[in-house]
Amino acid sequence: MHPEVKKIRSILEDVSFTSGSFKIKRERCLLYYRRSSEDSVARVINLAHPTGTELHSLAEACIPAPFGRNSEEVLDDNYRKALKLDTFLFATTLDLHMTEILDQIRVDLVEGHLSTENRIRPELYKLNIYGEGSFFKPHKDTPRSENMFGSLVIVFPTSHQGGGLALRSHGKEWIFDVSSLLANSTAEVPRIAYAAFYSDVEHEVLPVTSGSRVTLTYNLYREHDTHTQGTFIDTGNHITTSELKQSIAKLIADPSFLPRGGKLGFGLRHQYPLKANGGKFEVADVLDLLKGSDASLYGACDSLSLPVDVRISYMPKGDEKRRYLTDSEFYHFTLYDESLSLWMRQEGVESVKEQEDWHDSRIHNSTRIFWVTPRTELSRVTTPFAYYGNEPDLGFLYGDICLVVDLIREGSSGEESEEEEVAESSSESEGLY
Ligand SMILES: O=C(O)CCC(=O)C(=O)O
Ligand SMILES: [Fe+2]
Repeated sequence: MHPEVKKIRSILEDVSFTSGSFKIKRERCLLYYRRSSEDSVARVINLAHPTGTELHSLAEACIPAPFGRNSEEVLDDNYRKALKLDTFLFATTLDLHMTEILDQIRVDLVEGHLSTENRIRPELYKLNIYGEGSFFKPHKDTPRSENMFGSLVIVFPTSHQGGGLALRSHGKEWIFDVSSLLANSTAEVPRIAYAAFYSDVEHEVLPVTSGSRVTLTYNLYREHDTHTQGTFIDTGNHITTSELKQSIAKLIADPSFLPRGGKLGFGLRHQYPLKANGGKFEVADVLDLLKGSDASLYGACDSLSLPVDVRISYMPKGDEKRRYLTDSEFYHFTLYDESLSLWMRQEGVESVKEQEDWHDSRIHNSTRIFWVTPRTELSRVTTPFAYYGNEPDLGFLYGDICLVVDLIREGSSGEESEEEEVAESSSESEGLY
């Protein structure tokens, strides 16, 4: 593998969550709550150092917490055993905007180069109590709109054991071990812990073995700032962007890399809640939603003035050997011909030359693509198309959103010799997928 490709891949092995703990003033841990909307008197509890009786009466105001299964709210204590209080029943003196949490999230999770055009809006979602024996089995949080990018959990220092939060993404696992992070919290100098993660990260609350784990959860939205001018702020991720920029620049400056030119493909590493299955969307809108390493990658290409296209790489069902790169205009389509390939050719859809494609005389418009980072199914879209074979049927195309950069080499005719194709395409580990 080309050393710069190796480097780019390792830079993009990114973290999908951020966590920490910090000291907080006691008066910022107050919670006012009532038992029902008819209640006209609120109680108060200080979550920095509550007594058992106070916690018990807070728990009495709560009800069992459901979870989402498909589009339904379900109560099932084999899957989630916890209590909840809805936001209309409580108020907290904790003001997130006065803590370092949102800044940390901006640095770690939001953007490669953070422009002030984007703001994070935390929306308080629930108060939860995980008492002894409580847990929440692995799940992903439901994105509530296209600009929701993640979730935030705040854990108060109420004494408890167990209740770690396990986060899993890209085959790795992290444990956010709250009870040890909060071990040195005292009534005089309380601490709170937090973890924020992307919506596509699977997570699980491990069983609480004693005590009560009290949390506030927030949905995190990215909002457009219409007030300030877009200047760039330096963040930790900026380092990633500049390292990537250097590696990509070296890669394309190396004449032995794709000597006849072609396309550089970058698979995305995060999910984006596009209205993909049925709704209309412009694929290019993804650019406004990019997060973490995907944003760094785009930022690096953009700062090298490389034209970046957002494309969908399709692998037609039952036609696995062939792949097509399409742009956003292609999204709504109906297929009236018996042959998908023929239709694609007529529409001028670009086919990517991979594996056996070059033997297929039906495909005229082929291009070689080098996957610098492999395609992933994380940003998969499913497109139905009307298919007329022996009988009318509905077919599906499965496509993965990716970023594509044209690499034009001087003196390249655009035609590759067959030998070269065979050599390149037989080496999957080299990045040609
Ligand atoms: O309490 C936690 O650490 C996570 C809770 C959670 O996953 C949820 O409320 O969806
Ligand atoms: Fe969750």
